[in-house]
Amino acid sequence: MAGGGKRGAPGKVLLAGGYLVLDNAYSGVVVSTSSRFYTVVRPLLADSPDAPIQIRVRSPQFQDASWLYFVHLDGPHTVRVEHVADNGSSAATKNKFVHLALQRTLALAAELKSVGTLQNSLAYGLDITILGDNDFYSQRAQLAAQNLPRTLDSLAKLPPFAHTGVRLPDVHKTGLGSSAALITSLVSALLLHLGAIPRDAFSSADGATASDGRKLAHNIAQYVHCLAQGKVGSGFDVSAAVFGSQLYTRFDPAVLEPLMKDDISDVPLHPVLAPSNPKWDYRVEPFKLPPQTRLMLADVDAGSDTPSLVGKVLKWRQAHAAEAKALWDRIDGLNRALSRTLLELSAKAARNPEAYRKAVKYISTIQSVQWLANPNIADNEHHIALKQVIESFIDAHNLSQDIRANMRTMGERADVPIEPPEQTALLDACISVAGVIGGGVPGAGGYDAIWLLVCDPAGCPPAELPASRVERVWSTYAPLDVAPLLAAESAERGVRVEVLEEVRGLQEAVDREGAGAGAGPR
Ligand SMILES: Nc1ncnc2c1ncn2[C@@H]1O[C@H](COP(=O)(O)OP(=O)(O)OP(=O)(O)O)[C@@H](O)[C@H]1O
Ligand SMILES: C[C@@](O)(CCOP(=O)(O)O)CC(=O)O
Repeated sequence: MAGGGKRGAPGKVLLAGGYLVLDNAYSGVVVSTSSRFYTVVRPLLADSPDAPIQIRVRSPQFQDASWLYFVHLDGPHTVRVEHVADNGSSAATKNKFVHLALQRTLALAAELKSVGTLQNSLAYGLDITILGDNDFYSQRAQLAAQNLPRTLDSLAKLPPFAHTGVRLPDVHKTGLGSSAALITSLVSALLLHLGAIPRDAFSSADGATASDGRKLAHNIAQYVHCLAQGKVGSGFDVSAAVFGSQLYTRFDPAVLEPLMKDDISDVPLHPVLAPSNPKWDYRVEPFKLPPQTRLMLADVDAGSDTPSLVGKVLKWRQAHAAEAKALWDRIDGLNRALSRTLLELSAKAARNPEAYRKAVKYISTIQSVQWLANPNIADNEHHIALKQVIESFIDAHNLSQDIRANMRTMGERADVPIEPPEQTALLDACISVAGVIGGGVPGAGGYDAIWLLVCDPAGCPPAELPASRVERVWSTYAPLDVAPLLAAESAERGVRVEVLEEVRGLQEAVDREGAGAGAGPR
Protein backbone atom coordinates (compact mmCIF):
# COMPACT_ATOMS: atom_id res chain seq x y z
CA MET A 1 0.00 0.00 0.00
CA ALA A 2 1.52 3.27 -0.99
CA GLY A 3 1.64 5.47 2.06
CA GLY A 4 2.95 2.63 4.10
CA GLY A 5 0.09 0.61 5.55
CA LYS A 6 1.40 -2.44 7.35
CA ARG A 7 -0.03 -5.46 9.13
CA GLY A 8 1.12 -6.61 12.53
CA ALA A 9 0.46 -10.01 14.05
CA PRO A 10 1.33 -10.87 17.66
CA GLY A 11 3.33 -13.74 19.13
CA LYS A 12 1.92 -16.22 21.64
CA VAL A 13 2.43 -17.93 24.98
CA LEU A 14 0.52 -21.12 25.76
CA LEU A 15 0.09 -20.64 29.52
CA ALA A 16 -1.76 -23.91 29.96
CA GLY A 17 -2.84 -26.75 27.71
CA GLY A 18 0.43 -27.98 26.19
CA TYR A 19 -0.13 -31.43 24.57
CA LEU A 20 -3.83 -31.37 25.51
CA VAL A 21 -4.57 -28.73 22.88
CA LEU A 22 -3.49 -31.16 20.15
CA ASP A 23 -6.77 -33.02 20.84
CA ASN A 24 -10.02 -31.17 20.13
CA ALA A 25 -11.59 -32.66 23.24
CA TYR A 26 -9.38 -30.25 25.24
CA SER A 27 -8.42 -26.58 25.10
CA GLY A 28 -5.44 -24.33 25.67
CA VAL A 29 -5.13 -21.00 27.47
CA VAL A 30 -3.16 -18.79 25.09
CA VAL A 31 -2.02 -15.21 25.55
CA SER A 32 -1.04 -13.06 22.59
CA THR A 33 1.96 -10.85 23.15
CA SER A 34 2.80 -7.22 22.57
CA SER A 35 5.72 -8.42 20.42
CA ARG A 36 4.63 -8.51 16.80
CA PHE A 37 5.63 -9.33 13.27
CA TYR A 38 5.07 -6.60 10.68
CA THR A 39 4.69 -6.83 6.92
CA VAL A 40 5.06 -3.71 4.82
CA VAL A 41 3.90 -3.98 1.19
CA ARG A 42 4.88 -1.40 -1.42
CA PRO A 43 5.12 -1.27 -5.19
CA LEU A 44 8.46 -2.49 -6.47
CA LEU A 45 8.38 -0.33 -9.60
CA ALA A 46 10.30 -2.88 -11.67
CA ASP A 47 12.11 -1.21 -14.59
CA SER A 48 10.84 -3.04 -17.63
CA PRO A 49 7.13 -3.24 -18.47
CA ASP A 50 7.73 -6.52 -20.34
CA ALA A 51 9.47 -8.24 -17.46
CA PRO A 52 7.55 -10.89 -15.54
CA ILE A 53 5.68 -9.78 -12.43
CA GLN A 54 8.19 -9.62 -9.61
CA ILE A 55 7.80 -9.87 -5.87
CA ARG A 56 10.74 -9.17 -3.68
CA VAL A 57 10.65 -10.09 0.01
CA ARG A 58 13.28 -8.87 2.44
CA SER A 59 14.00 -9.48 6.13
CA PRO A 60 16.48 -6.70 6.96
CA GLN A 61 17.24 -8.19 10.39
CA PHE A 62 19.22 -11.03 8.81
CA GLN A 63 22.19 -11.57 6.53
CA ASP A 64 21.35 -12.85 3.03
CA ALA A 65 17.61 -12.54 3.62
CA SER A 66 16.20 -11.29 0.36
CA TRP A 67 14.14 -13.48 -1.93
CA LEU A 68 12.94 -12.68 -5.44
CA TYR A 69 9.95 -14.36 -7.06
CA PHE A 70 8.42 -14.25 -10.55
CA VAL A 71 4.67 -14.61 -10.69
CA HIS A 72 3.17 -16.42 -13.69
CA LEU A 73 -0.54 -16.05 -14.22
CA ASP A 74 -1.02 -18.88 -16.70
CA GLY A 75 -4.75 -19.30 -16.66
CA PRO A 76 -7.91 -18.80 -14.64
CA HIS A 77 -6.78 -21.20 -11.91
CA THR A 78 -3.07 -21.30 -12.42
CA VAL A 79 -0.94 -18.97 -10.41
CA ARG A 80 2.68 -19.98 -10.24
CA VAL A 81 5.21 -18.31 -7.96
CA GLU A 82 8.77 -19.11 -8.95
CA HIS A 83 11.78 -18.44 -6.73
CA VAL A 84 14.61 -16.89 -8.75
CA ALA A 85 18.14 -15.71 -8.03
CA ASP A 86 18.17 -12.17 -6.59
CA ASN A 87 21.52 -11.02 -8.12
CA GLY A 88 23.05 -11.20 -4.69
CA SER A 89 24.30 -13.95 -2.41
CA SER A 90 20.79 -14.96 -1.41
CA ALA A 91 20.39 -16.87 -4.66
CA ALA A 92 20.83 -20.21 -3.00
CA THR A 93 18.75 -19.64 0.13
CA LYS A 94 15.11 -20.52 -0.01
CA ASN A 95 12.36 -19.53 2.36
CA LYS A 96 9.66 -22.16 2.24
CA PHE A 97 7.38 -20.25 4.62
CA VAL A 98 7.45 -17.07 2.57
CA HIS A 99 7.27 -18.88 -0.78
CA LEU A 100 4.19 -20.92 0.21
CA ALA A 101 2.50 -17.88 1.73
CA LEU A 102 2.89 -16.00 -1.57
CA GLN A 103 1.92 -18.96 -3.73
CA ARG A 104 -1.24 -19.92 -1.89
CA THR A 105 -2.45 -16.40 -1.04
CA LEU A 106 -2.09 -15.25 -4.65
CA ALA A 107 -3.93 -18.36 -5.84
CA LEU A 108 -6.75 -17.67 -3.38
CA ALA A 109 -6.93 -14.02 -4.46
CA ALA A 110 -7.14 -15.09 -8.11
CA GLU A 111 -10.13 -17.30 -7.25
CA LEU A 112 -11.85 -14.55 -5.27
CA LYS A 113 -11.24 -11.68 -7.66
CA SER A 114 -10.09 -12.70 -11.13
CA VAL A 115 -6.76 -13.23 -12.79
CA GLY A 116 -7.19 -9.86 -14.51
CA THR A 117 -7.71 -8.04 -11.21
CA LEU A 118 -4.74 -9.84 -9.70
CA GLN A 119 -2.63 -8.87 -12.69
CA ASN A 120 -3.60 -5.23 -12.17
CA SER A 121 -2.83 -5.30 -8.44
CA LEU A 122 0.58 -6.76 -9.21
CA ALA A 123 1.33 -4.58 -12.22
CA TYR A 124 4.23 -2.75 -10.55
CA GLY A 125 5.43 -5.77 -8.63
CA LEU A 126 5.55 -5.95 -4.86
CA ASP A 127 8.30 -4.94 -2.48
CA ILE A 128 7.59 -6.70 0.81
CA THR A 129 9.51 -6.14 4.02
CA ILE A 130 9.09 -8.45 7.00
CA LEU A 131 10.19 -7.36 10.47
CA GLY A 132 9.84 -9.03 13.84
CA ASP A 133 10.10 -7.36 17.23
CA ASN A 134 13.41 -8.07 18.97
CA ASP A 135 11.72 -10.45 21.41
CA PHE A 136 11.29 -13.16 18.79
CA TYR A 137 15.04 -13.64 18.65
CA SER A 138 17.49 -13.92 21.52
CA GLN A 139 19.15 -10.56 22.23
CA ARG A 140 21.92 -12.01 24.42
CA ALA A 141 24.63 -11.23 21.84
CA GLN A 142 23.40 -7.67 21.26
CA LEU A 143 23.29 -6.95 25.02
CA ALA A 144 26.75 -8.43 25.53
CA ALA A 145 28.16 -6.40 22.63
CA GLN A 146 26.93 -3.20 24.26
CA ASN A 147 27.98 -4.29 27.73
CA LEU A 148 24.42 -4.08 28.99
CA PRO A 149 23.07 -6.25 31.82
CA ARG A 150 20.21 -8.61 30.96
CA THR A 151 17.32 -6.51 32.18
CA LEU A 152 14.09 -5.14 30.77
CA ASP A 153 15.64 -1.67 30.88
CA SER A 154 18.54 -2.78 28.71
CA LEU A 155 16.22 -4.48 26.23
CA ALA A 156 14.23 -1.27 25.94
CA LYS A 157 17.47 0.52 24.99
CA LEU A 158 18.23 -1.72 22.00
CA PRO A 159 17.25 -0.30 18.63
CA PRO A 160 13.89 -1.66 17.47
CA PHE A 161 14.09 -4.47 14.89
CA ALA A 162 17.79 -4.86 15.66
CA HIS A 163 19.94 -6.74 13.19
CA THR A 164 20.56 -10.23 14.55
CA GLY A 165 24.00 -10.41 12.97
CA VAL A 166 23.30 -13.89 11.58
CA ARG A 167 21.52 -15.72 8.75
CA LEU A 168 17.94 -16.86 9.35
CA PRO A 169 18.73 -20.55 9.86
CA ASP A 170 21.31 -19.68 12.53
CA VAL A 171 19.17 -17.41 14.71
CA HIS A 172 18.33 -18.35 18.30
CA LYS A 173 14.52 -18.12 18.56
CA THR A 174 12.79 -17.48 21.85
CA GLY A 175 9.65 -19.55 21.33
CA LEU A 176 7.13 -16.75 20.77
CA GLY A 177 5.97 -18.37 17.53
CA SER A 178 7.88 -16.40 14.93
CA SER A 179 6.73 -18.46 11.96
CA ALA A 180 3.01 -18.32 12.92
CA ALA A 181 3.12 -14.54 13.51
CA LEU A 182 5.11 -14.03 10.31
CA ILE A 183 2.73 -16.12 8.17
CA THR A 184 -0.34 -14.43 9.70
CA SER A 185 1.09 -10.98 9.11
CA LEU A 186 2.17 -11.78 5.54
CA VAL A 187 -1.02 -13.47 4.33
CA SER A 188 -3.18 -10.77 5.98
CA ALA A 189 -1.16 -8.02 4.27
CA LEU A 190 -1.46 -9.77 0.91
CA LEU A 191 -5.20 -10.42 1.23
CA LEU A 192 -5.76 -6.74 1.96
CA HIS A 193 -3.38 -5.49 -0.69
CA LEU A 194 -4.97 -7.67 -3.36
CA GLY A 195 -8.48 -6.67 -2.33
CA ALA A 196 -9.40 -10.27 -1.45
CA ILE A 197 -10.85 -9.12 1.88
CA PRO A 198 -12.43 -5.75 2.72
CA ARG A 199 -10.22 -2.93 3.99
CA ASP A 200 -11.98 -2.97 7.36
CA ALA A 201 -11.63 -6.75 7.84
CA PHE A 202 -9.36 -6.25 10.87
CA SER A 203 -10.98 -3.22 12.42
CA SER A 204 -13.05 -5.14 14.95
CA ALA A 205 -11.88 -8.24 16.74
CA ASP A 206 -13.12 -10.89 19.15
CA GLY A 207 -13.24 -14.55 18.14
CA ALA A 208 -16.89 -15.36 17.72
CA THR A 209 -17.82 -12.01 16.22
CA ALA A 210 -14.77 -11.74 13.98
CA SER A 211 -15.37 -10.61 10.39
CA ASP A 212 -15.33 -13.14 7.57
CA GLY A 213 -12.18 -11.43 6.31
CA ARG A 214 -10.41 -12.15 9.60
CA LYS A 215 -11.66 -15.73 9.57
CA LEU A 216 -10.42 -16.21 6.00
CA ALA A 217 -7.02 -14.85 7.05
CA HIS A 218 -7.05 -17.40 9.91
CA ASN A 219 -7.90 -20.32 7.64
CA ILE A 220 -5.28 -19.59 5.01
CA ALA A 221 -2.63 -18.79 7.64
CA GLN A 222 -3.31 -22.16 9.32
CA TYR A 223 -3.12 -23.85 5.92
CA VAL A 224 0.15 -22.23 4.85
CA HIS A 225 1.73 -22.76 8.28
CA CYS A 226 0.83 -26.47 8.23
CA LEU A 227 2.18 -26.88 4.69
CA ALA A 228 5.42 -25.09 5.52
CA GLN A 229 5.94 -27.06 8.72
CA GLY A 230 5.06 -30.29 6.96
CA LYS A 231 2.57 -31.21 9.67
CA VAL A 232 -0.77 -30.15 11.08
CA GLY A 233 -0.10 -28.95 14.66
CA SER A 234 -2.79 -27.69 17.02
CA GLY A 235 -2.68 -24.23 15.42
CA PHE A 236 -2.96 -22.30 18.70
CA ASP A 237 -0.10 -20.03 17.62
CA VAL A 238 -1.76 -18.94 14.37
CA SER A 239 -5.09 -18.53 16.16
CA ALA A 240 -3.46 -16.24 18.75
CA ALA A 241 -1.82 -14.20 15.98
CA VAL A 242 -5.20 -13.76 14.26
CA PHE A 243 -7.64 -13.42 17.16
CA GLY A 244 -5.55 -12.47 20.21
CA SER A 245 -5.64 -14.05 23.71
CA GLN A 246 -8.17 -16.84 23.96
CA LEU A 247 -9.20 -20.26 25.20
CA TYR A 248 -8.43 -22.22 22.02
CA THR A 249 -9.90 -25.50 20.83
CA ARG A 250 -8.32 -26.86 17.68
CA PHE A 251 -9.84 -27.62 14.26
CA ASP A 252 -10.18 -31.14 12.91
CA PRO A 253 -7.15 -31.61 10.60
CA ALA A 254 -9.44 -33.37 8.09
CA VAL A 255 -10.57 -29.94 6.85
CA LEU A 256 -7.16 -29.35 5.24
CA GLU A 257 -6.67 -32.83 3.81
CA PRO A 258 -7.79 -32.00 0.24
CA LEU A 259 -5.11 -29.25 0.07
CA MET A 260 -2.15 -30.92 1.75
CA LYS A 261 -0.65 -32.37 -1.44
CA ASP A 262 2.33 -30.76 -3.23
CA ASP A 263 0.54 -30.38 -6.55
CA ILE A 264 -2.91 -28.93 -6.10
CA SER A 265 -2.99 -26.90 -9.32
CA ASP A 266 -6.40 -28.32 -10.22
CA VAL A 267 -7.95 -28.01 -6.73
CA PRO A 268 -9.63 -24.69 -5.91
CA LEU A 269 -8.65 -23.35 -2.49
CA HIS A 270 -11.63 -21.23 -1.61
CA PRO A 271 -14.23 -23.99 -1.13
CA VAL A 272 -11.95 -25.44 1.57
CA LEU A 273 -10.68 -22.19 3.10
CA ALA A 274 -13.94 -20.22 3.11
CA PRO A 275 -15.17 -19.27 6.60
CA SER A 276 -18.54 -20.73 5.57
CA ASN A 277 -17.02 -24.22 5.28
CA PRO A 278 -18.57 -26.00 8.31
CA LYS A 279 -15.53 -28.27 8.60
CA TRP A 280 -13.67 -25.36 10.22
CA ASP A 281 -14.69 -26.31 13.75
CA TYR A 282 -12.05 -24.51 15.86
CA ARG A 283 -13.38 -22.57 18.85
CA VAL A 284 -12.11 -19.24 20.15
CA GLU A 285 -13.49 -18.40 23.60
CA PRO A 286 -12.74 -15.05 25.24
CA PHE A 287 -9.78 -14.86 27.57
CA LYS A 288 -7.60 -12.07 28.94
CA LEU A 289 -5.35 -11.50 31.90
CA PRO A 290 -6.78 -9.49 34.82
CA PRO A 291 -6.09 -5.74 35.14
CA GLN A 292 -3.08 -4.62 37.16
CA THR A 293 -1.29 -7.88 36.54
CA ARG A 294 1.50 -8.43 34.11
CA LEU A 295 2.82 -11.39 32.22
CA MET A 296 6.59 -11.87 32.50
CA LEU A 297 8.54 -14.12 30.18
CA ALA A 298 12.08 -15.36 30.33
CA ASP A 299 14.17 -17.19 27.84
CA VAL A 300 16.30 -19.84 29.55
CA ASP A 301 19.42 -20.64 27.60
CA ALA A 302 19.15 -24.39 27.44
CA GLY A 303 17.00 -25.27 24.43
CA SER A 304 14.92 -28.41 24.06
CA ASP A 305 13.64 -30.18 21.02
CA THR A 306 9.84 -29.73 21.02
CA PRO A 307 9.02 -32.31 18.30
CA SER A 308 10.79 -35.07 20.20
CA LEU A 309 9.00 -34.14 23.43
CA VAL A 310 5.64 -34.19 21.65
CA GLY A 311 6.33 -37.52 19.94
CA LYS A 312 7.20 -39.22 23.22
CA VAL A 313 4.27 -37.79 25.15
CA LEU A 314 1.79 -38.85 22.46
CA LYS A 315 3.33 -42.32 22.31
CA TRP A 316 2.98 -42.74 26.06
CA ARG A 317 -0.59 -41.47 25.91
CA GLN A 318 -1.45 -44.10 23.30
CA ALA A 319 0.15 -46.91 25.24
CA HIS A 320 -1.53 -45.93 28.54
CA ALA A 321 -4.91 -44.77 27.34
CA ALA A 322 -6.87 -45.04 30.59
CA GLU A 323 -4.24 -43.47 32.82
CA ALA A 324 -3.59 -40.74 30.24
CA LYS A 325 -7.28 -39.94 29.89
CA ALA A 326 -7.63 -39.46 33.64
CA LEU A 327 -4.56 -37.20 33.68
CA TRP A 328 -5.65 -35.22 30.58
CA ASP A 329 -9.16 -34.76 32.03
CA ARG A 330 -7.74 -33.59 35.35
CA ILE A 331 -5.36 -31.10 33.75
CA ASP A 332 -8.08 -29.79 31.42
CA GLY A 333 -10.35 -29.18 34.41
CA LEU A 334 -7.57 -27.21 36.10
CA ASN A 335 -6.74 -25.27 32.93
CA ARG A 336 -10.36 -24.26 32.42
CA ALA A 337 -10.68 -23.32 36.09
CA LEU A 338 -7.57 -21.13 35.77
CA SER A 339 -9.01 -19.40 32.71
CA ARG A 340 -12.35 -18.89 34.51
CA THR A 341 -10.71 -17.57 37.67
CA LEU A 342 -8.61 -15.04 35.77
CA LEU A 343 -11.70 -13.85 33.88
CA GLU A 344 -13.59 -13.58 37.18
CA LEU A 345 -10.86 -11.26 38.44
CA SER A 346 -11.51 -8.93 35.50
CA ALA A 347 -15.21 -9.01 36.33
CA LYS A 348 -14.51 -8.22 39.99
CA ALA A 349 -12.26 -5.34 38.97
CA ALA A 350 -15.08 -3.92 36.84
CA ARG A 351 -17.67 -4.34 39.61
CA ASN A 352 -15.61 -2.92 42.43
CA PRO A 353 -12.55 -1.07 41.14
CA GLU A 354 -11.61 0.36 44.55
CA ALA A 355 -11.58 -2.98 46.36
CA TYR A 356 -9.70 -4.51 43.43
CA ARG A 357 -7.07 -1.77 43.43
CA LYS A 358 -6.55 -2.13 47.18
CA ALA A 359 -6.34 -5.90 46.97
CA VAL A 360 -3.68 -5.81 44.25
CA LYS A 361 -1.71 -3.17 46.13
CA TYR A 362 -1.88 -5.20 49.35
CA ILE A 363 -0.88 -8.60 47.92
CA SER A 364 1.89 -7.02 45.85
CA THR A 365 4.04 -6.72 48.95
CA ILE A 366 3.39 -10.19 50.37
CA GLN A 367 4.17 -13.77 49.36
CA SER A 368 1.12 -15.68 48.11
CA VAL A 369 1.15 -18.08 51.10
CA GLN A 370 0.52 -15.07 53.35
CA TRP A 371 -2.17 -13.33 51.33
CA LEU A 372 -5.02 -14.14 53.69
CA ALA A 373 -2.95 -14.56 56.85
CA ASN A 374 -3.82 -11.11 58.16
CA PRO A 375 -6.78 -11.59 60.54
CA ASN A 376 -7.81 -8.00 59.85
CA ILE A 377 -8.62 -8.94 56.29
CA ALA A 378 -9.78 -12.49 56.87
CA ASP A 379 -12.39 -11.62 59.49
CA ASN A 380 -13.30 -8.00 58.99
CA GLU A 381 -16.75 -7.58 57.45
CA HIS A 382 -15.74 -4.18 55.99
CA HIS A 383 -13.25 -6.00 53.87
CA ILE A 384 -15.59 -8.48 52.20
CA ALA A 385 -15.07 -7.21 48.64
CA LEU A 386 -11.31 -6.95 49.21
CA LYS A 387 -11.22 -10.47 50.61
CA GLN A 388 -13.17 -11.83 47.65
CA VAL A 389 -10.64 -10.40 45.24
CA ILE A 390 -7.75 -11.84 47.24
CA GLU A 391 -9.47 -15.23 47.32
CA SER A 392 -9.64 -15.28 43.52
CA PHE A 393 -5.94 -14.44 43.34
CA ILE A 394 -5.28 -17.32 45.75
CA ASP A 395 -7.35 -19.63 43.55
CA ALA A 396 -5.33 -18.55 40.52
CA HIS A 397 -2.12 -19.26 42.44
CA ASN A 398 -3.28 -22.70 43.62
CA LEU A 399 -4.58 -23.69 40.19
CA SER A 400 -1.35 -22.76 38.43
CA GLN A 401 0.62 -24.72 41.03
CA ASP A 402 -1.67 -27.76 40.55
CA ILE A 403 -1.26 -27.52 36.79
CA ARG A 404 2.51 -27.53 37.23
CA ALA A 405 2.33 -30.60 39.49
CA ASN A 406 0.21 -32.51 36.99
CA MET A 407 2.40 -31.49 34.05
CA ARG A 408 5.39 -32.78 36.02
CA THR A 409 3.52 -36.06 36.43
CA MET A 410 2.93 -36.16 32.67
CA GLY A 411 6.65 -35.59 32.13
CA GLU A 412 7.66 -38.29 34.61
CA ARG A 413 5.23 -40.85 33.23
CA ALA A 414 6.20 -40.19 29.59
CA ASP A 415 9.86 -39.81 30.57
CA VAL A 416 10.30 -36.37 29.03
CA PRO A 417 11.54 -33.17 30.72
CA ILE A 418 8.30 -31.10 30.63
CA GLU A 419 9.15 -29.29 33.86
CA PRO A 420 12.61 -30.64 34.62
CA PRO A 421 14.04 -30.21 38.15
CA GLU A 422 16.18 -27.23 37.08
CA GLN A 423 13.05 -25.40 35.90
CA THR A 424 11.15 -26.43 39.04
CA ALA A 425 13.82 -24.82 41.20
CA LEU A 426 13.77 -21.63 39.13
CA LEU A 427 9.96 -21.43 39.12
CA ASP A 428 9.75 -22.10 42.86
CA ALA A 429 12.25 -19.30 43.48
CA CYS A 430 10.24 -16.88 41.33
CA ILE A 431 6.79 -17.85 42.59
CA SER A 432 7.84 -17.34 46.21
CA VAL A 433 8.62 -13.67 45.48
CA ALA A 434 6.15 -11.21 47.02
CA GLY A 435 3.41 -10.24 44.59
CA VAL A 436 3.88 -13.17 42.20
CA ILE A 437 0.60 -14.95 41.41
CA GLY A 438 1.84 -18.02 39.57
CA GLY A 439 3.82 -19.35 36.66
CA GLY A 440 4.92 -22.34 34.68
CA VAL A 441 6.69 -23.65 31.62
CA PRO A 442 4.90 -22.47 28.47
CA GLY A 443 3.78 -24.71 25.61
CA ALA A 444 5.49 -28.05 25.45
CA GLY A 445 7.73 -27.12 28.39
CA GLY A 446 11.34 -28.21 28.47
CA TYR A 447 14.36 -26.18 29.43
CA ASP A 448 13.87 -23.12 27.28
CA ALA A 449 11.39 -20.70 28.86
CA ILE A 450 9.21 -19.78 31.83
CA TRP A 451 6.20 -17.53 32.28
CA LEU A 452 5.04 -15.70 35.42
CA LEU A 453 1.95 -13.71 36.24
CA VAL A 454 2.75 -10.91 38.70
CA CYS A 455 0.81 -8.11 40.36
CA ASP A 456 1.38 -4.75 38.73
CA PRO A 457 -0.23 -2.22 41.06
CA ALA A 458 -0.90 1.23 39.64
CA GLY A 459 1.14 4.09 41.08
CA CYS A 460 3.83 1.98 42.74
CA PRO A 461 7.46 3.17 42.48
CA PRO A 462 9.18 1.02 39.82
CA ALA A 463 11.79 -0.41 42.18
CA GLU A 464 9.06 -1.73 44.49
CA LEU A 465 7.08 -3.50 41.78
CA PRO A 466 6.94 -7.29 41.95
CA ALA A 467 8.34 -7.32 38.40
CA SER A 468 11.50 -5.56 39.64
CA ARG A 469 11.92 -8.14 42.42
CA VAL A 470 11.54 -10.94 39.86
CA GLU A 471 14.12 -9.32 37.61
CA ARG A 472 16.57 -9.28 40.51
CA VAL A 473 16.01 -13.01 41.03
CA TRP A 474 16.58 -13.66 37.32
CA SER A 475 19.72 -11.57 37.02
CA THR A 476 21.37 -13.22 40.00
CA TYR A 477 20.13 -16.77 39.44
CA ALA A 478 23.30 -18.85 39.22
CA PRO A 479 22.10 -22.35 38.22
CA LEU A 480 20.53 -21.25 34.90
CA ASP A 481 21.12 -18.47 32.41
CA VAL A 482 17.83 -16.53 32.51
CA ALA A 483 17.14 -13.58 30.17
CA PRO A 484 13.94 -11.53 30.31
CA LEU A 485 11.79 -10.81 27.26
CA LEU A 486 10.13 -7.42 26.87
CA ALA A 487 6.75 -8.84 25.83
CA ALA A 488 3.64 -8.40 27.92
CA GLU A 489 0.09 -9.34 27.00
CA SER A 490 -1.18 -7.48 23.95
CA ALA A 491 -4.20 -5.32 24.67
CA GLU A 492 -5.09 -5.38 20.97
CA ARG A 493 -6.89 -8.47 19.85
CA GLY A 494 -4.91 -10.16 17.12
CA VAL A 495 -3.78 -9.01 13.71
CA ARG A 496 -4.38 -5.36 12.88
CA VAL A 497 -3.59 -2.67 10.34
CA GLU A 498 -1.20 0.01 11.55
CA VAL A 499 0.26 3.27 10.40
CA LEU A 500 3.91 2.85 9.46
CA GLU A 501 5.03 6.06 11.14
CA GLU A 502 3.39 5.11 14.43
CA VAL A 503 5.49 2.03 15.09
CA ARG A 504 8.80 3.08 16.59
CA GLY A 505 11.75 2.30 14.32
CA LEU A 506 9.73 0.56 11.63
CA GLN A 507 10.29 3.11 8.87
CA GLU A 508 14.05 3.12 9.53
CA ALA A 509 14.15 -0.67 9.51
CA VAL A 510 12.25 -0.84 6.22
CA ASP A 511 14.63 1.68 4.67
CA ARG A 512 17.70 -0.18 5.92
CA GLU A 513 19.98 -1.69 3.26
CA GLY A 514 19.06 0.81 0.60
CA ALA A 515 15.52 -0.31 -0.03
CA GLY A 516 13.51 2.86 0.14
CA ALA A 517 10.07 3.27 -1.38
CA GLY A 518 10.18 2.95 -5.12
CA ALA A 519 13.59 1.29 -5.27
CA GLY A 520 13.89 -1.19 -8.09
CA PRO A 521 15.15 -4.73 -7.65
CA ARG A 522 18.82 -4.86 -6.86
N1 LIG B 1 12.08 -12.50 10.02
C1 LIG B 1 11.79 -13.51 9.19
N2 LIG B 1 11.75 -13.32 7.86
C2 LIG B 1 11.47 -14.31 7.02
N3 LIG B 1 11.21 -15.56 7.40
C3 LIG B 1 11.22 -15.82 8.72
C4 LIG B 1 11.51 -14.82 9.69
N4 LIG B 1 11.45 -15.37 10.92
C5 LIG B 1 11.12 -16.68 10.73
N5 LIG B 1 10.97 -16.96 9.41
C6 LIG B 1 10.59 -18.23 8.79
O1 LIG B 1 10.11 -19.09 9.78
C7 LIG B 1 10.93 -20.27 9.83
C8 LIG B 1 11.07 -20.73 11.28
O2 LIG B 1 9.92 -21.43 11.60
P1 LIG B 1 9.83 -22.49 12.79
O3 LIG B 1 8.50 -23.12 12.67
O4 LIG B 1 11.07 -23.30 12.83
O5 LIG B 1 9.90 -21.51 14.03
P2 LIG B 1 8.91 -21.35 15.23
O6 LIG B 1 8.59 -22.71 15.76
O7 LIG B 1 7.80 -20.48 14.82
O8 LIG B 1 9.86 -20.59 16.25
P3 LIG B 1 9.59 -19.87 17.63
O9 LIG B 1 8.27 -20.37 18.18
O10 LIG B 1 10.75 -20.25 18.48
O11 LIG B 1 9.57 -18.43 17.30
C9 LIG B 1 12.23 -19.84 9.23
O12 LIG B 1 12.91 -20.95 8.67
C10 LIG B 1 11.80 -18.87 8.15
O13 LIG B 1 11.38 -19.56 6.99
C1 LIG C 1 2.94 -29.46 22.58
C2 LIG C 1 2.05 -28.42 21.93
O1 LIG C 1 0.74 -28.57 22.45
C3 LIG C 1 2.49 -27.01 22.30
C4 LIG C 1 3.83 -26.58 21.78
O2 LIG C 1 3.98 -25.22 22.10
P1 LIG C 1 5.37 -24.44 22.05
O3 LIG C 1 5.84 -24.54 20.62
O4 LIG C 1 6.27 -25.11 23.04
O5 LIG C 1 4.97 -23.05 22.46
C5 LIG C 1 2.06 -28.63 20.43
C6 LIG C 1 0.97 -27.86 19.67
O6 LIG C 1 -0.01 -27.43 20.26
O7 LIG C 1 1.10 -27.72 18.43
